[in-house]
Amino acid sequence: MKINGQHYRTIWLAQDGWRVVVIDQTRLPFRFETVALGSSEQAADAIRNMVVRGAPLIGATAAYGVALAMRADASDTALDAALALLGATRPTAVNLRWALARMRRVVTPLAPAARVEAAYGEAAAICDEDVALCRAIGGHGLPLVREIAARKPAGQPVNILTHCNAGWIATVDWGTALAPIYLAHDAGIPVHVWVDETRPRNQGAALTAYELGAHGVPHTVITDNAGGHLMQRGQVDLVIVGTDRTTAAGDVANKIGTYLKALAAHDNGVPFYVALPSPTIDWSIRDGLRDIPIEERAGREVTHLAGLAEDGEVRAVRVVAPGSAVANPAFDVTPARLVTGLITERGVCAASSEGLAGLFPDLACGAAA
Ligand SMILES: CSC[C@H]1O[C@H](OP(=O)(O)O)[C@H](O)[C@@H]1O
Repeated sequence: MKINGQHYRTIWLAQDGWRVVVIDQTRLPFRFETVALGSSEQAADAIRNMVVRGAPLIGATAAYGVALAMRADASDTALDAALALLGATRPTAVNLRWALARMRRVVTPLAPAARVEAAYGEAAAICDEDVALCRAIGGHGLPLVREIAARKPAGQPVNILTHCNAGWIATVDWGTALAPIYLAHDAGIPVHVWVDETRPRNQGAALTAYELGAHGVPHTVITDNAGGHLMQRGQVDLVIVGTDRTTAAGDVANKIGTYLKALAAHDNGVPFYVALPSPTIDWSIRDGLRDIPIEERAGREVTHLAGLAEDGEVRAVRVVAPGSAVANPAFDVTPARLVTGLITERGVCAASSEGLAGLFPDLACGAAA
């Protein structure tokens, strides 16, 4: 999407044709800085430290991490080491495992001399495909917004709540949850987005607000605890969130707090949709609560908050009483029964085995029974 009128993807090749440039998302929204990754180790660090984040972008970065590894050493040993290093960075987003498995399938059969070009080509293909998948998600989600707009008084915006950041910054471009919102806005449908700040990393306040603002989409940042209150008062017409892993039966892992929004939406009759590209579906599992690994991140993310100080510097300050224990589960699981529907690149379906198999018979064939 565009920043100050200039189009960007979130990941691209440097002028030298081999380093991989990413936007440092830990610096947004106050600084727009890029980082050129020159090794699989640097790619792994970028994923682990959330310089890049968002399930599809994690997968894309890992794919290029394999290409960087092959450029340094195209041996089987180096390939296995890179796959292990990158695979160990973050446990929840299944796109990471999906991208690495795809890179392994493409690279392993090749002679070392052919591996670098093939790896870079496959990583580029993963990125191009993600752009197309997310644009298609936008197209399939747009009618949902249009239908609600048609039922509202002329000029009244469709009020959409979203959690965390599932925008173009979380993908290669377009985003997942925000893609229908961008298309609705661009089509002239009045929309307004309630942006959950999304503690502790504040991806909503820092990233979703940043990208919606850059695109001119009206939005209001709210505390994570305000969403239910707004739904009770009829101020939310629709909830659209992203996901890091959705099971073959439609259980949804997403940023911590998503489950609470789904409960509030269910209690208030607010449609709750999850937007996802098919690489975010884990066909090997059905029970999300039992089988999706939930990342536990460092306690410092809870005890400290980064922001722009009065002197213009970005600093972290402690917000928790010294000596208090903290816990930091980074995701939770929303059971399929609380999900109104899944917005995918092939259409909208029920959050169920039948719904997903109906859209993806080619992928569901090996799904967990
Ligand atoms: C389109 S995937 C976005 C998904 O990823 C985020 O997690 P994180 O920022 O930790 O990578 C969040 O769960 C978003 O919904």
